[in-house]
Amino acid sequence: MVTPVLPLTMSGAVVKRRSKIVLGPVDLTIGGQGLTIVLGPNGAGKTTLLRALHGLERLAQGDTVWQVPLDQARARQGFVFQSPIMLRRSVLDNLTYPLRLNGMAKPEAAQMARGWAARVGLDRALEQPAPQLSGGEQQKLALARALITAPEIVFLDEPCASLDGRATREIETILLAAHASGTRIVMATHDIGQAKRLATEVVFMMRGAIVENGPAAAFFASPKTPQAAALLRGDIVE
Ligand SMILES: Nc1ncnc2c1ncn2[C@@H]1O[C@H](COP(=O)(O)OP(=O)(O)OP(=O)(O)O)[C@@H](O)[C@H]1O
Repeated sequence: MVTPVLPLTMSGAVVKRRSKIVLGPVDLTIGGQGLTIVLGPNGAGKTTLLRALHGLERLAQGDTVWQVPLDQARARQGFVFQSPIMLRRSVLDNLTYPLRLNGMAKPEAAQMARGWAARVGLDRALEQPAPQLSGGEQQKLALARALITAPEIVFLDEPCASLDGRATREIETILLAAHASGTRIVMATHDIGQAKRLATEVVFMMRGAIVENGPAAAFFASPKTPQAAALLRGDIVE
């Protein structure tokens, strides 16, 4: 049996920018199951935390430990950025690219890409250049491309930030299906409604630190910090 990549354990992690600490020290364990929503005001460090967990940040202190060697852990996780990043090629090519990188034969990759395009409602846009898609379509493509390799964990940085209700609902449906099929999800959002719809766990951040971390039901029912309580009331939290 293949060893799972999770749990992921981050210990004493610090990220600095121009010698200023923007994250940490953070201790966080991402267990094998669940959908974690990262909440917090602008500049709290949500993006930096996701990037650090995914291995995109150089840590000034501390470390992140996966259950498998780092190169394997890298290959078995995905990341969806707030602004989708696409190849300047067709929708089909964007979807087959990660599969081809993993060594899948072209016809098999194309078949899988068609299946995923249908799941995200892009089956009629397969030959269209990806940069011509609308924002919502690009984000759905980015999500499909991150999920097509069946990663064990996916990090998402406010994937619905500039999308309307319909596109947001479509993305949430895809995420819930991925979660139901066993993909671990860690996602930053500003949208409390979205957090309530999706989260099984919540990480609440302020000024580069995790100030609350635990089951979503307990966080929403009785937040421990006044800042989290204010956020849930709809007040402005700075
Ligand atoms: N390239 C950079 N150079 C200097 N400081 C940065 C840089 N990127 C981020 N920061 C700082 O790091 C801190 C954390 O930023 P981060 O983007 O992680 O927050 P966030 O919670 O994701 O915010 P938002 O909700 O606005 O996306 C902020 O104080 C920000 O100003």
